Amino acid sequence: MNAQAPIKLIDGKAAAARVLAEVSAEVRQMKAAGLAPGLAVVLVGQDPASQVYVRNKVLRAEECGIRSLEHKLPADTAEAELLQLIHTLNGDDSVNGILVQLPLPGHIDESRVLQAVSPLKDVDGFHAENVGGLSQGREVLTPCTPAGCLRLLEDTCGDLAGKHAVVIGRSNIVGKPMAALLLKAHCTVTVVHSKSANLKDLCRQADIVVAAVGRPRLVDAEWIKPGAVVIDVGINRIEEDGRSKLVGDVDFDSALAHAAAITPVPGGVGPMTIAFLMKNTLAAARLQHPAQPNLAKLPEAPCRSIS
Ligand SMILES: Nc1nc2c(c(=O)[nH]1)N[C@@H](CN(C=O)c1ccc(C(=O)N[C@@H](CCC(=O)O)C(=O)O)cc1)CN2
Repeated sequence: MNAQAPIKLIDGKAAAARVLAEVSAEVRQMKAAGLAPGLAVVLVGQDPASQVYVRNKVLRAEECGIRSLEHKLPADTAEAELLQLIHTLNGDDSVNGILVQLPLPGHIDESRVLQAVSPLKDVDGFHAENVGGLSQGREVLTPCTPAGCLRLLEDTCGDLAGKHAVVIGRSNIVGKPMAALLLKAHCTVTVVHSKSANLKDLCRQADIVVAAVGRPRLVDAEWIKPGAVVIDVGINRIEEDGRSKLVGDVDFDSALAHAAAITPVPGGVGPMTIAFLMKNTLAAARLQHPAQPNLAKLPEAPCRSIS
């Protein structure tokens, strides 16, 4: 990418459709080899956004031919009851992937719940075994949003080696695994966050900016080096001009002035999160059947190792 190239909108919906087509083809091969992959989705409570995400996950799974089992629990579910459900799903051979939708109600210890999911069925890549594995270079299940962002970057830029990537945000779901994946792709990686000094100046040095901080329109043209590629992970609902709208962490209209390519919100990273959940479900099924020769011949899982 250079500063003279026309601005390119990174179409996350189209990219996700391509990933889902890959998944559908792999599911057909898997079924022919005797394995019908299954995904269990657990939702506790009635958070409206979570209900939409869970519904979309189940729909996408069905479209790809993955069996989905939805477990909807009331908001006052005791932690012990949720842990018992996860224990049951861990032991159910027809379930290859387990996803617990976040956030959980406040009375439940999120970390304890995520640790209860078998690392081999952890399609979110949130278990400490997988988190540690990602930073150590072992083949592990990788969080869906960063995996989706990496695919968008590779599709847009090709080889990422040597590029300076700035990740804004240090969450366990996006910022930290994103940094690990960009290191694996041989980028120079800087992670900045709310306590960083000179946030804007650091960001202005980046060839690649990944914004995942949860602050509506924080990043504008002044933060972006001309020719940089911008990935906006933020999904913030705001009231503006008397109506509710979704905006990212990047001020899209302003950043367009400098960016070579940029993801919109909605329609950028979000659809890739769900597409990579489907990829991870197949990767988990393969991990659980290492001795199945027909499955071993299938295309590579999206597990990534770091060197
Ligand atoms: N267990 C998990 N919980 C949560 C995750 C996760 O990866 N695993 N990530 C987010 C929510 N999320 C998936 O669960 C998610 C967020 C947004 C989208 C999406 O497609 N967004 C659309 C806009 C949707 C809208 O209109 O509200 C877009 O950006 O185009 C998909 C998945 C937190 N919890």
